[in-house]
Amino acid sequence: MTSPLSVDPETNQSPTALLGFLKQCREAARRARRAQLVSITIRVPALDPLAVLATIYEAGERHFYVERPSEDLAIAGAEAVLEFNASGPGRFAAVQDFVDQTLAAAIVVGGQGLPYSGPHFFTAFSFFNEVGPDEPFGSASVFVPRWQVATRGTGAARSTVAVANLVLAEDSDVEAACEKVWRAHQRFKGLGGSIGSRLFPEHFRDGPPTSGSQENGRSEGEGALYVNAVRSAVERIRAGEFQKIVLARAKDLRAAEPLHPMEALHRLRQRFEQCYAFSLANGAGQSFIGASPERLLRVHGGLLQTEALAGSAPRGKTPEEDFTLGEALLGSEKQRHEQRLVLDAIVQSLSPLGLQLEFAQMPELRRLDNVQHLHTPIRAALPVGIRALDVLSSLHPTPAVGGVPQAAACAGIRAIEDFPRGLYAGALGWVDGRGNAEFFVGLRPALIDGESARLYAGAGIVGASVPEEELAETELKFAAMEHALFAKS
Ligand SMILES: C=C(O[C@H]1C=CC=C(C(=O)O)[C@@H]1O)C(=O)O
Repeated sequence: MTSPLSVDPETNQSPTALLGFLKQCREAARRARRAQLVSITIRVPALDPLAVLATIYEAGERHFYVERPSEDLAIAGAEAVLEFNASGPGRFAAVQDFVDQTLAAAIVVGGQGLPYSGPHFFTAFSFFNEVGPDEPFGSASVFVPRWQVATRGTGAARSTVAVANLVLAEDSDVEAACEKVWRAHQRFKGLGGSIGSRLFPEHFRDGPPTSGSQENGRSEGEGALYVNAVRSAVERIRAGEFQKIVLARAKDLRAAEPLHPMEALHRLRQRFEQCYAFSLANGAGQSFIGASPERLLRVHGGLLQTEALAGSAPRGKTPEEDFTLGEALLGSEKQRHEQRLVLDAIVQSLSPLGLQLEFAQMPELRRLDNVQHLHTPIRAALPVGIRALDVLSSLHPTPAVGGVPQAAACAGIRAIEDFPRGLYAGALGWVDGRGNAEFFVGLRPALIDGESARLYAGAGIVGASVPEEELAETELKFAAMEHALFAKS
């Protein structure tokens, strides 16, 4: 899919060169008798992708953003030039087909060897294979953005790339397309000295109150209902219906004025450096944002990384208390069982793909600002012919968000939870044109719609679970997003 054309946007930066290149692309579309995705990457001065997104943010515009500060990576893109939706059990394969077909008719230039160059397919899979007709996000959606900006690394090793994508058909007006792309690239290059490169103003750091929050009706007595649900799940586990089930809660909040997801994301990325701060906007006014601790998979250069993350404890207020809580988590039979079920299920689901998984027998602690988890990193070389979406399709949903056995637990979730999960505990991320991919689990999120926010939090339930402790765990998880949205101390 790399361009056979000679234009290098790094060295050939003039409107005339660009126009000549786009004319060649249109010729290619005529020869192939099908539209071509044209993707042009250039290196630009340092930018902050979230600041770029915030600069141009409009609630009704489609976008995707993900950032993991501890790994110095961030990517954002907006407006769809191509999109595709699928549903049902074949949704992963259908998305892969869409990616393959798009890349078979793609002309990709610039940014050779740079991280995040070329088109990225921003993708989201809901928790269940199907979603209801009125839900804001489908069960599988993928889009190629009109523009994309990404950074990797820090200091002198930091690189920022901007990508412009467009679709050229046999009869496209290349002059108009050229003007648009040229303007967009000039804008990104010029953003270096202005808002796009600047970190957010300091006053967001500690967050003055933006507006009050108020719980909507459905939350009334909802905590008590959750305790009952956990109690009955424990009974069903003891009766042998399943071994583990992850039960979630939804909490509806309302602000006095429209919520600003970008500010909340800025707070989340500052507080949860090890998490994936993320936002997916559907282009119809709703966005799904959060700071997720859980990587579902990363594929880079043929190497797969995934992890088993489960079991939770609060952080201590003093070093001694924190240490004691961490040791108790590592030593707890109940928590170890909860996490081991996740590890075993990952091993079981990936073995048929021929992967030789490498992992330690003992879990580690993953310490976040508000909670700590048990965590086992897993690595494997991907066999030839196995791609990221094949792995994703085998992995999702892991028992960190579903349960064991998967089918019985998922049926239990449908029967017990009284709200649609949508993208909560789903898989969000991207694949690129070189087979690289990164997906995280849609955890600790909020669905934002104007003044309204629906927060989601869940906990893994096993036979030894104590319902009141699971309730406390979900409260702790909710509090982080509530603070990010409403800046309550
Ligand atoms: C299902 C959630 O977290 C999962 C990930 C880590 C720890 C978990 C736990 O301890 O229950 C959950 O399995 C959630 O935050 O909604």
